[in-house]
Amino acid sequence: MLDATNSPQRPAAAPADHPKVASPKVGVLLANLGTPDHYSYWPMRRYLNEFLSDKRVIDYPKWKWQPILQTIILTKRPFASGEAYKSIWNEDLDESPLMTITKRQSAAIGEALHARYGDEVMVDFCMRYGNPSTESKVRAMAEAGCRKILFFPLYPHYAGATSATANDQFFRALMKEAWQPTARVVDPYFEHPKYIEALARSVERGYEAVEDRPDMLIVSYHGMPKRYLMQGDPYHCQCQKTTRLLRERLGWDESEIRTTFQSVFGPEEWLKPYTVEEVARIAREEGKKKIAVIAPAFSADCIETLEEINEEIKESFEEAGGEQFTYIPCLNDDPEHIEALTTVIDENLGGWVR
Ligand SMILES: C=CC1=C(C)c2cc3[nH]c(cc4nc(cc5[nH]c(cc1n2)c(C)c5CCC(=O)O)C(CCC(=O)O)=C4C)c(C)c3C=C
Ligand SMILES: [Fe+2]
Ligand SMILES: [Fe+2]
Repeated sequence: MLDATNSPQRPAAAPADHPKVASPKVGVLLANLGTPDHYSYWPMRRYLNEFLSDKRVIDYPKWKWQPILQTIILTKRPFASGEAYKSIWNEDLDESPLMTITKRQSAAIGEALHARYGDEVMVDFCMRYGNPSTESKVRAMAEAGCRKILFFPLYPHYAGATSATANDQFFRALMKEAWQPTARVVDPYFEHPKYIEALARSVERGYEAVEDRPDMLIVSYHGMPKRYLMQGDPYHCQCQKTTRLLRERLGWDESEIRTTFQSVFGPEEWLKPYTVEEVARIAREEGKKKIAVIAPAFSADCIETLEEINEEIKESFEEAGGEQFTYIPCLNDDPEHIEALTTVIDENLGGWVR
């Protein structure tokens, strides 16, 4: 057997009939949700089918859910969602913003870690649904010699529908490896001081850029069925904590900031208050005509922020009499965000790198 460890007795060359063994590295595999390859019907349908067939996302029994999904939802939603994606599509690169931003984050984190560890660490990204698949990237890392992989779902808050299903897919990919790399998974980072600091700085920048100070900051998180919270999913509580830490860091009164949940899907009750209703109520009943909105559950701008918040939710606010709507972008590849994510990675690499 060829010695692929750091042993000083490594043989000079492998015998001719021995498989090639790369020198050992540590892989850092970033993971985001995934996004359609295009906004036209079939790519949209393929993406939504994979996503909405995931039991971690929609937990109804298969016999009950699949007929509804295949006949009703997947005949209509690919058109409606396709239109929404079209309105935000990165036409230059022919990809969705989530893809463009994730690539930039991966490149920036790769550069930062290369400066610290050289070729010992390799950084790449994958998606839970669609391309590039988790399996293809685990394979590529193993082939490049990654004997250890740190898997990092790019969600600050744990949710079964996001972090857990990304991890499931990672473990499924590892099941297929002949020589399985040692694996670690990064913890949620919703309360990490550097993440909170990066969020606070983005709010301060957002407030400095507008002429009139907003009356309130709406902190809008992606929602989930309330039932998932009752079944023990900690997502709701972690979101509430992020808002509290952000408010404390900003030194604001509770009246200046409010937590809401967006993107309701289907007839069930989701986490409340719903952003789209709350912004209208605030304008109408509380007389707050100037608001800013931030979406800390998303590490990158995507359909849910660029289209839902900055188009639908903005419209709801303005129709209710709102006058100034400021969307504060996600942290994306902001240097403070890259620094926060790199710190989280470093903390999780303990003992794996020199
Ligand atoms: C139907 C159930 C859904 C749950 C539960 C859910 C949770 C959840 N999602 C995110 C992050 C993202 N979701 C995105 C898109 C998206 N989400 C759902 C449904 C649920 N999400 C759908 C159907 C879609 C697709 C768009 C649409 O048709 O409306 C995205 C954006 C992807 C992109 O390409 O831009 C992200 C990111 C979180 C954090 C979360 C946590 C509870
Ligand atoms: Fe979602
Ligand atoms: Fe809670």
